Amino acid sequence: MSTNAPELPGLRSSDRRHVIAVIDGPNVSNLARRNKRMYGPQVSAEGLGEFVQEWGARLGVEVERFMSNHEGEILEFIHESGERVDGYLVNPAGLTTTSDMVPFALYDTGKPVIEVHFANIKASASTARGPVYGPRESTFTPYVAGQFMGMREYSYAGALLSLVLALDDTTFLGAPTEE
Ligand SMILES: O=C1C[C@@](O)(C(=O)O)C[C@@H](O)[C@@H]1O
Repeated sequence: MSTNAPELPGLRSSDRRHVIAVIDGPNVSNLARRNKRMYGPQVSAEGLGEFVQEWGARLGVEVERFMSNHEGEILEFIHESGERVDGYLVNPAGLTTTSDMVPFALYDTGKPVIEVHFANIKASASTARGPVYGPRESTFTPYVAGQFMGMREYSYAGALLSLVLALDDTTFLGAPTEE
């Protein structure tokens, strides 16, 4: 997958190579050992990284994946990437209900952010796609452009596709920024 050409011809309205950062928070590094119903039987942190890179290549965009178990490192990545990145996907994972700093840092970049979860974090533990520990209230949701959840790793694919199409759209997220 070394070509710059989108592998899904006809899908996009632009050939701009947007730079999309994909941030995975605490515990995603341990994905292979987490609950199989929530995360899927074969998923791993490395496999997830390859999956998002492949989708980036198919769509003709750059995917920069950043994974950390440390909130401060995630903050520093956001601070240093804000100017070169066109948009973010974030799975806050272990920071979903506790972080103020990370959603604020993402907000401060002024770039569109899509929140992503494997599980449907609003569903009860007894439902198929709900978190095993019950519904969660995300501190990220009020600050993001959109959210994809409940579709395991396909939440990332849906979020990436939708962000790229929206950035291509000059009447929407791709509108020229005012000086
Ligand atoms: O670590 C995670 C993973 C998660 O963000 C998900 O991807 O479904 C859901 C969170 O509630 C949880 O703490």
